[in-house]
Amino acid sequence: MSNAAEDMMELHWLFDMLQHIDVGLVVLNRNHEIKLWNSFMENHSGVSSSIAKEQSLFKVFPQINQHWLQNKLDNVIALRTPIFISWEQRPHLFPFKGYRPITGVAEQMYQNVALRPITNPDGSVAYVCMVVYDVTDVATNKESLSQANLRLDYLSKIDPLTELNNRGSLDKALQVTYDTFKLRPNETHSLVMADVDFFKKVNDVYGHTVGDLVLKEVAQILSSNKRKGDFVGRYGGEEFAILLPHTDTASALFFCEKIRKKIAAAKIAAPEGEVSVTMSFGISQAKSVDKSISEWISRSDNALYKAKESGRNQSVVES
Ligand SMILES: Nc1nc2c(ncn2[C@@H]2O[C@H](COP(=O)(O)OP(=O)(O)OP(=O)(O)O)[C@@H](O)[C@H]2O)c(=O)[nH]1
Repeated sequence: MSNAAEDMMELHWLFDMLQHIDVGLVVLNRNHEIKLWNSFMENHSGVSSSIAKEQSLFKVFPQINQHWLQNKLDNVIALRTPIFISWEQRPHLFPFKGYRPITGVAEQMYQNVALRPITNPDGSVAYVCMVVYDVTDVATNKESLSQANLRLDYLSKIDPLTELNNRGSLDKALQVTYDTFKLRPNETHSLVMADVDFFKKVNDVYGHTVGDLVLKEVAQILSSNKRKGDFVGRYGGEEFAILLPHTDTASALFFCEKIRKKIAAAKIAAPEGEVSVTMSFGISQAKSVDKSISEWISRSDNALYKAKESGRNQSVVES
């Protein structure tokens, strides 16, 4: 075979491979008319090469933001440098279906697209080659990983039974408020420790499942009555903590009494019938003399103890 014939054969092979490679290849001229449309593009768009050729890309795909892409194509030709469009910047350029035979999770194909100038032998550039990569697997894996991380982050902060903030989140919120108070000691912040009265009896009489139901209902009343900026958490067992930033003890008392009455009035539906409980509240304000957060917590705990000692179902402020 002559050299020329061998070259022709090689060219034929190369063209055949590019036609069937699992990457989209499109060549556009300066007027954005399609000059090459490989079988990847045919298969995913449903538009055959004979129909696509010589048509404006924007006519074949009116969904593409013409102003945005035209600008990029013109820059590739004018500056003779490639431009990359990542799926993170724009999930797809061509509206192709995401074909996932096993997982079937993606509705649309995620794409990375490279726009490359095609240089003529004389050095001029009159065409742009678009290379379209299907990155649906990478993108969906990354997205589900970040969803999972968000979920893990949520679970690490939340008490699973009541869905209130857990002890760890509560400690962090307390620390933030306490640090702010140390910087600005004239501000007033209140901390409430609240505890369900005779909760052991609820468990003993109705069982732990009903006990759990009661805790959930109490948590719901606490969280649905808080204001934006207040922080409600499960401190442990049947004890809850409510942090009320920028609130003095008089306002905190008003807030606790409102919730206390709502809890006492609530009829919690259980398989054995309706269950009612009461709750006691201990309130104290952050003080400059406090050497640590524990001293503040202790004062609220003391107030709670007094509320229990004085007959329960009441709110007490620690002076
Ligand atoms: N169902 C259920 N019970 C819990 C949970 N956490 C703690 N408890 C129970 O809560 C009860 C708390 O009882 P005590 O500390 O004696 O207090 P009390 O019966 O509420 O009495 P006073 O606080 O003095 O009014 C115990 O029986 C614990 O087992 C929980 O997540 N679910």
